[in-house]
Amino acid sequence: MNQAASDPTVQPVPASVVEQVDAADVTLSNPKQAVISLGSNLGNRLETLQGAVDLLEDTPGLRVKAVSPVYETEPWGVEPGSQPSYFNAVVVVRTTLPPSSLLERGQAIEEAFHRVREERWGPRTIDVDIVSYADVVSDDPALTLPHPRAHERAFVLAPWHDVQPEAQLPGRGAVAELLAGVGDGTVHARADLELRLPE
Ligand SMILES: Nc1ncnc2c1ncn2[C@@H]1O[C@H](COP(=O)(O)OP(=O)(O)OP(=O)(O)O)[C@@H](O)[C@H]1O
Ligand SMILES: Nc1nc2c(c(=O)[nH]1)N=C(CO)CN2
Repeated sequence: MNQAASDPTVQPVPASVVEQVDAADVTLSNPKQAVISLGSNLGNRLETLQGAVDLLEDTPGLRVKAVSPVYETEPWGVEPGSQPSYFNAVVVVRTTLPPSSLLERGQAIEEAFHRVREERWGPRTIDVDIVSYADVVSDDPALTLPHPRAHERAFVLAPWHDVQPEAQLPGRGAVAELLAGVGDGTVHARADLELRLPE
């Protein structure tokens, strides 16, 4: 029975609040897939990437489902030879965190590795980018989804393709086709190195 109808002192819950609570319930009970790109070109690059994978797995409401091979990649977006090469990898997770909380967690992980922001695309101990979050498309500058440059980055597409050959980048198309478009000449798999999927 409708309580408000029987008890005039109980105010009805506004529809907008009901909508918000319902949306939160759906998020909590319905984990979403997110794809995260990790990159490092300063310090012990492999150890840092592994540390980031471990911190992701330690995140409440997040499970790491797949960790890609490690790629050594030419720095993208800067003068050739001006920076050390990167190690890159992609991690596929399932999470009940909303996109904004996932971004915050990524930024906290960057801070844990003392990432310093100096110049655009400058060298860094660790970069944690949200490549995609379910099929969400958003042009919010604080969190653009999918990542606005993912479709043109072999260092994202190649490792992602390894773990999910059928993957689609929302609004951009098949990862396999995007990778074929950009080519894989600037990235090479380091078969001698491996990131562990946390136990
Ligand atoms: N999908 C996304 N993933 C991570 N950060 C994002 C995303 N979309 C927007 N941002 C915003 O971009 C800002 C700058 O991020 P960051 O310093 O990591 O850029 P960058 O790694 O140097 O360059 P790029 O964005 O080209 O990878 C962040 O503070 C964040 O708010
Ligand atoms: N190879 C490579 N190049 C980059 C990378 C990266 O992770 N790998 N990250 C950047 C800023 O996100 C800029 N350039």
